[in-house]
Amino acid sequence: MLMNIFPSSRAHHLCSPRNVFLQSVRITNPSAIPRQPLSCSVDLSSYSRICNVSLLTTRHTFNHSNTVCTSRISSSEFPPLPPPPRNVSLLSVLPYLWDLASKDPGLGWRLFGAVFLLLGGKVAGILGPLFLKFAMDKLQSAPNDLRDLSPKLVLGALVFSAFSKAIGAGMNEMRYVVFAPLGYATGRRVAVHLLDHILHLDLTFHLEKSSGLLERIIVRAQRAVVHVFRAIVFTFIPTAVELGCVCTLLAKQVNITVAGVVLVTFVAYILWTIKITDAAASSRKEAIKIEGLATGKIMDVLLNFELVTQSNTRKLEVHRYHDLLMRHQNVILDAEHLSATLNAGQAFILAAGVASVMALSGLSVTQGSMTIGDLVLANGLILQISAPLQFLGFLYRDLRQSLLDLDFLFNILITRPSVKDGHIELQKVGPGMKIQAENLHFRYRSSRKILNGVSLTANPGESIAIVGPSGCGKSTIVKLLLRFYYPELGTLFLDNIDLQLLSQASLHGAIAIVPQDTVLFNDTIYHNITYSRPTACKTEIIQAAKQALSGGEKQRVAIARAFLKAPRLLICDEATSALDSNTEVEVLKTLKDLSSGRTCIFVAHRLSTIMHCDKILVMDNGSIIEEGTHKDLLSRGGTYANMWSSQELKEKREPLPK
Ligand SMILES: Nc1ncnc2c1ncn2[C@@H]1O[C@H](COP(=O)(O)OP(=O)(O)OP(=O)(O)O)[C@@H](O)[C@H]1O
Repeated sequence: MLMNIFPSSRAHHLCSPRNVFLQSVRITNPSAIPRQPLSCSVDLSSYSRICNVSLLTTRHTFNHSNTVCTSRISSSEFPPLPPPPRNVSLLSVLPYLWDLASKDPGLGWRLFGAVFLLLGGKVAGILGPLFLKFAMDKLQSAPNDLRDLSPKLVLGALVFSAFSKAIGAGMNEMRYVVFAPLGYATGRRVAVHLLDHILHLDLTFHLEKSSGLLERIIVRAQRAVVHVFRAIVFTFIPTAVELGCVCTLLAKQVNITVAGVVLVTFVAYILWTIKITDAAASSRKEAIKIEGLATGKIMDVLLNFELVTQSNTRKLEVHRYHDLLMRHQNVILDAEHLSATLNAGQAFILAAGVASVMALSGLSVTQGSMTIGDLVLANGLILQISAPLQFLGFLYRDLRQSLLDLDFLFNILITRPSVKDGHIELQKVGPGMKIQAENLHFRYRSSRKILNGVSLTANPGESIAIVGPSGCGKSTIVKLLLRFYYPELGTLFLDNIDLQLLSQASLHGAIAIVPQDTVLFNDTIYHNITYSRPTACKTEIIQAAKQALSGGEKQRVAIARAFLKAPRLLICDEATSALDSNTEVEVLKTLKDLSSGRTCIFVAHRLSTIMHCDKILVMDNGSIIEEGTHKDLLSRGGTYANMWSSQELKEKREPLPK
């Protein structure tokens, strides 16, 4: 059964028994699911995205340094990556990749096997024309001196020459087979370490980088490793060596002019390829950019179908999409023209080279300074070496992109989280947590102070509420508590331990959050609930769901997650502010059950939802200006009392749960 659990009114149709629907109800309304955090967010990091109202726009600067990647999953299964090189020049990247692949446990030998097969294939390729020359020379000289002719030798040479291409091709294919598992394993290792590293970076990093960008970096880094091997280790270097061998052979066996012509031909071929490929690169880059815009346009229009229909902008949207496709067509055609120019030019250069070599050789044969065998050798070698060059343009383009992808990879691998992990384990289970904040000062950017000397205490099992106008710093206190940032000044203590000394895993394991907008994965409700404790058994999950899922809003999933986690500290950040009054009353009842025996922090605008808290802190402009119970604060007649009376007037408040 597939059901859409949003909006809330539809949620009541979720039928019992709950354990049936839990596992089958899939989140099917993509617009209801926040787009950014889907890929790899976890409970707290998802929360962090939700709480953030503005994004940092400053660019993160990376410092290259020779530090080893601090991935935490390093083990015999995932051996650590070598230290990233200082830059992405070929001289730096090659030793890195060699180190990476050759040290792969169990598969490193494949690199040496592949190189051996590659060399074997090249040698077989060069030997073919040499044997043919030998046979030709023997045959040419036979009529003059029949006693010299050995049929077995000539036949053997001809047969080997015929098979040498096949032997070379066979070794080449074997090389792919031998290298492929290592290539994939190395790419996988890089991707796994990279994802793990990214997941351990701090919130500031994640706010600066879009999830889409990070996803592309991971996927492309995985491919780049294989591509660089394919381009450099298996094509460029062997071809350069082969070209050197061929020219030397021609200079020695045939004559130096022919060798020179071959060299000039291939240098011209390579220069032409690089020049035109570079020229086409900007068109292809532009095409990829427009492709992204066109895809984004389709997604936007489909996801916002209702708005598009209501606004009667269907025609406009279709025209906008068409304009993008038109732009795409124009730039892609430019790239195609350049590609055709490249291919035609390559064929012309090669043909001119072969023709020159043949003409020179033919002339030399007629003049008696070269044998027919020499001519056959020159022809065979030029054809032998031109084969890998056919892919040069494609591989060069690939290589450029791969080096760029590796640059992104290295820059991320050397990025260190600005918030350091502590070593003391916070008790995960047990009674409510004690929280003390002393004189907290904080700013996101240097210009504006967000917290200005905040001090608060919540004793184990107490519920405190933080209220105040938008932007006064309520959620920022929560973010400091979760260690997403360091305070500029002041200290936070949990269970009398300085927060900076606590391990983040234990800290996050002891806290559950019910935010205003719960992040849901595109999966069943059952799996969405297990997210707070993936090791929970089915009975526990169903029990948590029963405790939480009577209404059906997204908050219910967050509450079920919290029940399952059984946290020592519960944080409700505007948990009910988006709900209608009836549902709010229902959700508040469940939250009351959930908060029993735990320390709770409620961040809220609607005072009616927090009036029963043990302590209410009223904030303004980064400071706590009033503190007390609801009754105390009303009797004081200050800011809280004013807020209360204006909300009472505005909302015509409904009765609250006792
Ligand atoms: N990551 C960030 N980078 C820069 N500024 C930020 C960031 N997150 C929040 N701010 C700013 O800090 C100020 C306090 O934000 P905070 O979220 O703590 O306010 P709040 O009191 O919880 O507001 P609201 O009730 O609207 O959620 C706001 O002006 C906000 O724009």
